[in-house]
Amino acid sequence: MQKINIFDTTLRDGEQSAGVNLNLHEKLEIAKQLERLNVDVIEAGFPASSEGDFQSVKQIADMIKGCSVTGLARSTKSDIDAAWEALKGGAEPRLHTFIATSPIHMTYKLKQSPDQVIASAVESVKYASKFFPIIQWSAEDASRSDLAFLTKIIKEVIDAGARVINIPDTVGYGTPEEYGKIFTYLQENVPNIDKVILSAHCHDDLGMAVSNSLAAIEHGVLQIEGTINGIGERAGNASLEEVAVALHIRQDYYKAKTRLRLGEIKRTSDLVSKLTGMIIPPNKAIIGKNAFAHESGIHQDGVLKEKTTYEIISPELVGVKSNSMVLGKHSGRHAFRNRIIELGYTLEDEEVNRIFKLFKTLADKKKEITDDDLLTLLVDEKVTSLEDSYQLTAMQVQYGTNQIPTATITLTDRDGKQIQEAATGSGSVEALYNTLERCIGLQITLEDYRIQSVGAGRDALAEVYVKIRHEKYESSGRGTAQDVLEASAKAYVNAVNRLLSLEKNKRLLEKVGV
Ligand SMILES: CC(=O)SCCNC(=O)CCNC(=O)[C@H](O)C(C)(C)COP(=O)(O)OP(=O)(O)OC[C@H]1O[C@@H](n2cnc3c(N)ncnc32)[C@H](O)[C@@H]1OP(=O)(O)O
Ligand SMILES: CC(C)C(=O)C(=O)O
Ligand SMILES: [Mg+2]
Repeated sequence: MQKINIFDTTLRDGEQSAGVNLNLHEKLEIAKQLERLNVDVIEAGFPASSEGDFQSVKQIADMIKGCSVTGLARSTKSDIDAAWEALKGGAEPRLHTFIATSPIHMTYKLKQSPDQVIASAVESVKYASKFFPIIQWSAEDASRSDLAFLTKIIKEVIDAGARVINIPDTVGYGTPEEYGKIFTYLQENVPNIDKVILSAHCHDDLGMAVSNSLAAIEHGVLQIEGTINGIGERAGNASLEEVAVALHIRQDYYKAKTRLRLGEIKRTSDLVSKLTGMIIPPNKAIIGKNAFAHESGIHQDGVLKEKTTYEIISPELVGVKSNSMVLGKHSGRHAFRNRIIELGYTLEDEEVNRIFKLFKTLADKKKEITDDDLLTLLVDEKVTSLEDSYQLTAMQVQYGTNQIPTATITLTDRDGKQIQEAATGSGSVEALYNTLERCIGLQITLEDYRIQSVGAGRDALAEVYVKIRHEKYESSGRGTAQDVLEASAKAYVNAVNRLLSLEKNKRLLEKVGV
């Protein structure tokens, strides 16, 4: 069996998904879960791109010991310096540097000749080798590059010290056969290619990211890059869970395997979905709600007689539990703590007590507390907690068939000052958001609003995601509650707090006076 390395870029390319904006706590929590999943490399961010990215890459590199942590850098000394500062405390500092090699990108974006691009790539790899033990070099837009040029530049960067060569299908243009053949060509034509590991990085613009990645493996690639749930720039990246499970289920065909703990897939996917607000379509392979649901009579009959008639993957393989223990209002701290540990969290005693109280309050209102509910409580209380500028203290909404909906809200700011306002709207949610806008004193546009239930049942928690904008500043937020209006208000306040917590938005804090 050939071992395939998994390079996870959920926190870098995944975070490039439109509307996704993770804070430091959220990135740390995802990184810990990726370590549990046992990926080989975590690309934690792009250190030179912002102070926030620098800090999160640094903290992740300092914290994660079970796998390698890397960060992205352009072909510039300043990007490489920033990456080294962020990564040097890690167990195995690794740089990921890139430059575009396609005629379109070189001419119009970089405005550099092919020779200048080679010189820049070689200089950056040589410079980085002074610091980094492992350097990965990527030819951005490789699949639309001239193969003779690609051969030439790859030979040079390997001579300069690169140890992993990545051939991205940056715009998701390649087809499996075509993309695979690039790797065969490079293996046959780059004289020093045996010194490096070849890597594939595919985007899903034509829906072929996973097929292209698997084709790359058939053509000798030993590292696959992708994201959890396939999130990422535009249509996203290759879904790592799909690649890993395809290799596992079709070992007979691919004769390759990863070291991922497949049983951690569901948990990782849920965490990433919750924190990014990127909802998983029910029919998504491996992790969608319907991935293991058999609906039609003939299929159900077959599965009842023999599961393998219609089930090629067992839900347990990827951590989907059919009848996980349900907690309720009579459960005690031991069962509660146990379940939390099983969900992969370690909490201090003080945190267990705080979240246990919230669990009991919820259990008073809701018959059964499922893993989804617990994960929601944990994420709300442990992961997304910020230096909040505003807390939602009280809210009231009046709605009647022939009445104008009216909301009254009390917010408490950082200094403990209470702000109370009321406003109307054409619906209850609009009334709430008009009122919150008044309380905060910023003109805010609501760009997206989505609601879903956490699990099933009439008493299920409601989970709301919003995307807001004030002038050029944008942010997203998430709120959960049993009442849909309370969840709506919480999501909005969370988005405002996230907007105000970003270093680059300091000016806004002064504007609102908190
Ligand atoms: C395929 C990918 O996913 S690549 C990664 C993409 N990710 C991101 O861009 C997210 C983070 N990016 C950012 O925060 C910003 O773009 C920054 C901080 C990196 C740069 O910001 P700015 O300095 O304002 O530049 P801006 O983004 O407008 O333009 C990019 C510049 O980098 C240059 N550039 C692009 N790729 C490279 C490269 N690999 N090596 C050197 N220069 C490059 C562009 O030609 C352009 O240069 P120019 O200003 O001389 O025209
Ligand atoms: C930075 C590179 C590897 C990238 O994300 C791409 O080309 O898609
Ligand atoms: Mg990419």
